[in-house]
Amino acid sequence: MGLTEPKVVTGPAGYVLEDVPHLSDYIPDLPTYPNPLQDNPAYSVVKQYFVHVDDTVPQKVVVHKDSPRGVHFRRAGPRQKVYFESDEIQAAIVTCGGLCPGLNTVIRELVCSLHHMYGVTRVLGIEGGYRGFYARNTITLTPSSVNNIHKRGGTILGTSRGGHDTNKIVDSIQDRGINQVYIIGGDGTQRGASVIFEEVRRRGLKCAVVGIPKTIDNDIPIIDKSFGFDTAVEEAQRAINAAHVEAESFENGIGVVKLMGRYSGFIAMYATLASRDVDCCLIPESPFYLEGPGGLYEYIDRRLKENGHMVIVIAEGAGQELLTESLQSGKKQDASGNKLLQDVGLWISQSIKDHFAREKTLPITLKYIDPTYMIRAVPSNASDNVYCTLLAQSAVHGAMAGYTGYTSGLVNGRQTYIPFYRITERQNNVVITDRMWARLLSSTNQPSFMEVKVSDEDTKGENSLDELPDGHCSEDTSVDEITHNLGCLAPLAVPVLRTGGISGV
Ligand SMILES: Nc1ncnc2c1ncn2[C@@H]1O[C@H](COP(=O)(O)OP(=O)(O)O)[C@@H](O)[C@H]1O
Ligand SMILES: O=P(O)(O)OC[C@H]1O[C@](O)(COP(=O)(O)O)[C@@H](O)[C@@H]1O
Ligand SMILES: [Mg+2]
Repeated sequence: MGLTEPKVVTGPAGYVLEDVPHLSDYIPDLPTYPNPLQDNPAYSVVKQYFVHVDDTVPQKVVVHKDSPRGVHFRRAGPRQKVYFESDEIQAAIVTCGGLCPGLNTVIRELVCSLHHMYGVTRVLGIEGGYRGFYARNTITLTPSSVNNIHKRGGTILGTSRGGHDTNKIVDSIQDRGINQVYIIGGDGTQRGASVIFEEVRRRGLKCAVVGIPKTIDNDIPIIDKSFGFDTAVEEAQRAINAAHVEAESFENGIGVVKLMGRYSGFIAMYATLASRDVDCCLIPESPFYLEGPGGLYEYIDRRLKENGHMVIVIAEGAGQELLTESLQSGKKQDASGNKLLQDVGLWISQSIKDHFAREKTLPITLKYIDPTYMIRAVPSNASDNVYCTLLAQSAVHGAMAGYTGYTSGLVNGRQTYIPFYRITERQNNVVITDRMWARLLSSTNQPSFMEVKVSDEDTKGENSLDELPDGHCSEDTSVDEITHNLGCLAPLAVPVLRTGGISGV
C-alpha cells in the first residue's frame, strides 16, 4: 500500500477542497452512531450546532474580483454521526518537542471534551514524548486529575526530542487498543504524526491520528498562529522593559534581549511591535551586517547620539551565518535533527562591546538579557487558554466523526482540519517583503540591511508572484504590497543582501 493520496475535491469557479482522510477510506462498512451531543443539554439548544458536511473555510480571505475561489479546508466541529461508541474508545495524548505555554491547557481540554461531550472514560497520557509509547509507563487522565493543570507551565506528560520509532509506536498503539491518538507538537512532531498515520492505515487499524500544532516560534504554515504565541509575546515584554530600564539609566546604555525563534522571527517581530521601546529587531529571515555604511554599528552609533540609549531584540536564529564565520562552528543537530544554534545574544553583545572599545567613539554600557526559557515555561494567558480550548474541542469532534491524518488548526479565525502534508511541506517564516516587516522597520527606524535591485527586464511587463524568489513572497502577498513595502516604483523589486562590509568580528 502506497502513501495516502491527497484528497482534493474541485468545484465551480476554481473551488478546491484539500480534504483530510477518513477511517472509512480504508475500512469498509464502518458503523455510525448518532452524536451523543444531540442529547447534551448544553448543546441541544444551540441552533445548527452540528457542522454541515459541505462547510469549508477558504485559505485566502483577500481576493480580487476575478480570482478563483481557491483552496479550502474542511471546517472543524461536531457532526451528526460519529464513528465511535463512547465505551469503545481508548484515547491517548502525547506531547513532543520543546515547551510552549498552553500545553497543559490543551491536555486538559482534550480530556474534558472527550469525557463531558462524548462520554469517553479511558484516556491515557503517554509520558516523555514519542519514545514514551514504547519506553515509558502511561498515566490515566481523568477530568479531576487534569482539573488544575492549565494553571501550570510545561506539560504534565513530559516531552522529548528524537525517539520517533514508527513501528514501535504503532505496535504500542495496537497492543494497547488505542483508537484515537492526539499528538501535540511542532513541525517535527507533525511529520512524525504523519508517518504514524500512514503506518496505522497500512495496518488497517481503526485509529484516528490527530495532530495539534504547538510551536512557540509560530513556524507552522497555514494556521493563523500557534497557541502560546500571544503568551510568549506578552512575557517577552517584561524582558524588553527591563532592558529598556537598564539602557535608559546609563550613559550610552544598550540593552540586548534574545528571544526564541530558531528559523522564524515572529516572537521577536511581534514583541518589538508591541513594545515601542525597541530600536532594532534582528531576525533569521533578514540577514544583517555589522560594519560599514548601513550596518548595525553605524546605526547604534547614530541612535546613541540621538537618544542616549537603545534596545536591541535579537531572535536566537538571527545572524547565525556571521557566527559561523567568526567561530568556525560545525553543523551540530539536536536529537530531532534541528540545527543547534550558537548563542547569538552573547556573540552580538561581545561584538558591540569590542567595536566601541576599539573605535573609542562612545563609552557604552551594555546589558544582555536572555529570557528564552523563562518565556517558554510560563502558563498560557487568558486568550491562549480560550484558543487551546477551541483547538482541543475541534480535534476531538474530528476524531469522533471518523476523520484522521489531520492537524486541527485555526485558518482565518475558523477551526479547520488540515491534511498533514500541507502542514509539513514548508515552514512559516516572516516574509520581509510583507507589510508587517515594513511596519516594524518604520516603527524602529532601523536599517533594512538590504539594497533594492531592480532590473530593466523586470520593469517591462506584468510579473506574477510565482516569479519572485523563494522566501521573498508569501502566498498572501500581492505585487502591490511588495513594491509598497520596499518603497520602490518598479513592479518587481528583489531585495539583495549587501555583501560589502560583512564582518565576522
Ligand atoms: N521527519 C520526521 N519523521 C518522524 N518523526 C520526526 C520527524 N521530525 C521530527 N520527528 C520527531 O518529532 C518529535 C519532535 O520534533 P522536534 O523537532 O524536536 O520538535 P517540534 O515538534 O516541536 O518541532 C521528536 O520526537 C522527533 O523525533
Ligand atoms: O528545548 P531546546 O532543545 O533547548 O530547544 C530550544 C528550541 O526550542 C524552541 O523553543 C521551539 O522549538 P520546537 O518548536 O522545535 O520545539 C526553539 O525556539 C528553540 O530553538
Ligand atoms: Mg520545531
